[in-house]
Amino acid sequence: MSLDKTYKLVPGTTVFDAEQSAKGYHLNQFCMSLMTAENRAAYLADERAYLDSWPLREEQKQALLDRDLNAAVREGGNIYFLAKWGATLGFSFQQMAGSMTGMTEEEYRAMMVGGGRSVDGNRIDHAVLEAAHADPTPPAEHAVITGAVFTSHVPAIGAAMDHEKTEEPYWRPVFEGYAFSREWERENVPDVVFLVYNDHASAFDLSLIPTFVLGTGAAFPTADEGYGPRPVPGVEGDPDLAAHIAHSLVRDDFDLTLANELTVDHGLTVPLSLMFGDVEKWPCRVIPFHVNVVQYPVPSGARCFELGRALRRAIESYDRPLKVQVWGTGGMSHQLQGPRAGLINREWDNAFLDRLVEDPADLARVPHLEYVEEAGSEGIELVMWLIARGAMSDVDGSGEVEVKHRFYHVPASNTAVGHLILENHPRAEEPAVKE
Ligand SMILES: O=C(O)c1ccc(O)c(O)c1
Repeated sequence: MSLDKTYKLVPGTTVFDAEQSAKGYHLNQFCMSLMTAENRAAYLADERAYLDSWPLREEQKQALLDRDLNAAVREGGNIYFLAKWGATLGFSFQQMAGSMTGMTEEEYRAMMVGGGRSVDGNRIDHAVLEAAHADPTPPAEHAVITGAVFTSHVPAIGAAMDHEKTEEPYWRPVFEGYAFSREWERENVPDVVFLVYNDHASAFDLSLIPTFVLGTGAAFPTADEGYGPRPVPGVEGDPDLAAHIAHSLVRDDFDLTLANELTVDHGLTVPLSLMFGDVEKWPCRVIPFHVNVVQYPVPSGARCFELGRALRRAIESYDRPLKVQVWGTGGMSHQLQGPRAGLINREWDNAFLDRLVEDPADLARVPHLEYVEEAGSEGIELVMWLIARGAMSDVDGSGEVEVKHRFYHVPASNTAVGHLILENHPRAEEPAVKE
């Protein structure tokens, strides 16, 4: 067992983590369906038929038909979701909890009235815990970050590709700036891209404004942004690596929102099109990572940079030999609103690129106000580049980065296009470890 999952040693207890959540996804969603009177009536009319209409494993259906909550929990059920099922059948929380203990309802109730179950005799076997700490076997192999890609994600670039305008004089210089990048990607195909972007009021409206969202699902359909979904391949996720990253980042105090279902807009699909071209299928899995830069307060550059550092520890502690690229997207200078719309600041943008390469820790100290004043209201997207930069091994002195490509062009629609590829060359074979 990995040392950070020692909660598995607590006897008689199943901690509901990402692993359990993935196992019980449909079971728990089935439970949620019982939150309407109509669905409860349908369930009670024919339990088997209702269960058969859900993509559940037979073990999950049988657990419910047998009223075996231990089996349901083992199968990934979470008690707060199962409570909806219990309420449908008329069970209280006390009846449900008691049913898992091997006691009769009366015995369990009496135990609770008598002060509840004692923790004595119900603790972890500390000899096993100490043995786990004494021998923290490092994984024989681990994922590596091979590089970082930084690029603007202007929707008009996607439209130019989708409508075959890339050879037009307006667009040709933009796409020429990515010719090297496509070749580089062909020679350095990653297994997974961890793609930092912002959703633009597509998946998230004002009913939910999470700061950081990690896509933990298996697939991410293309969003319809008002002109129909872009005709690009769907995005395949990596739920297992994403769950590992979630676990590691939350343990490093980055309180994420996890999305098992998420549509992805131009912020994510345009960088994929730019880097991989017009393809039938993206050549790798993609883990989307959304950062709120739409409604203030938005995270600082410093917070994004620290998140990138934690992301490297997360990726490099994953025990599979995957090649992972981290992409930071959005920017460069642009302002899409108000009398100052059309603002472009070549000097500031190019200084940003210089500092991103040479001294990212110093660049991370730049306050929001400077981004907005110098790079325009939407130029704030550039804080996301600091996540990808923070994930490079030179940041903590354990490796070096090599600039493979740099490109800058004005304009693409209202925006300055900036692009950088950094290869990551960690010195040691050892993965980054927690400080
Ligand atoms: O320049 C533009 O047209 C434009 C529009 C929307 C965006 O999200 C963006 O980054 C640029």
